Amino acid sequence: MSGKERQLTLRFLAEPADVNFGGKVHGGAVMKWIDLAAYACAAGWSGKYCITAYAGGIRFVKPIHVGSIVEVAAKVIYTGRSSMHIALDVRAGDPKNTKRYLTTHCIVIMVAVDDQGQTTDVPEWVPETPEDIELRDSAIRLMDMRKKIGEEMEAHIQS
Ligand SMILES: CC(=O)SCCNC(=O)CCNC(=O)[C@H](O)C(C)(C)COP(=O)(O)OP(=O)(O)OC[C@H]1O[C@@H](n2cnc3c(N)ncnc32)[C@H](O)[C@@H]1OP(=O)(O)O
Repeated sequence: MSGKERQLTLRFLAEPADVNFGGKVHGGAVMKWIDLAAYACAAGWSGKYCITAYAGGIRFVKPIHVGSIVEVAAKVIYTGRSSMHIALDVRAGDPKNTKRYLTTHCIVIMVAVDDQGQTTDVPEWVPETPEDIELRDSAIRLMDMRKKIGEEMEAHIQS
């Protein structure tokens, strides 16, 4: 059966090409990894091709050093008709031991599209544990807050 895999973790090493002049991983590289993990998670849940509609709440907590093992964990925390809200945590650490620290956290909203590029339905994710119910409720609260931010951002958009 395709789809319905709620979470996944990408694991790889931070390479020299990912690093800025200060010896730490570029924020843009971290954002690319987040987008890749969000896509893989959304495709795994929906069994469909997905596109990024929104990325927000990104917080760079700690830097990542070259040679670190990086783990990008992604999980579905809310589903709408065609959208999947994905919570992502990036952790890193020395590959010679199992200790990892949180480097980045954010929420990405992916939307499933059909072969014509039209948005299409995704399977509903129903939270069961108290922790998952809280994550779902938080995703709903964030949707309301985003509407207000969107209205405020209108002043900064020139078409
Ligand atoms: C592979 C890639 O990652 S592509 C690279 C980056 N991404 C892109 O280029 C995407 C560009 N954007 C788009 O194509 C369009 O804005 C789309 C397809 C994401 C949404 O198009 P819309 O006309 O708004 O579609 P529609 O009104 O059907 O909304 C679809 C869903 O997206 C959600 N959505 C749309 N825009 C946003 C947004 N800015 N923030 C959060 N959610 C959004 C809607 O709430 C809706 O969710 P639901 O179906 O679960 O209720």
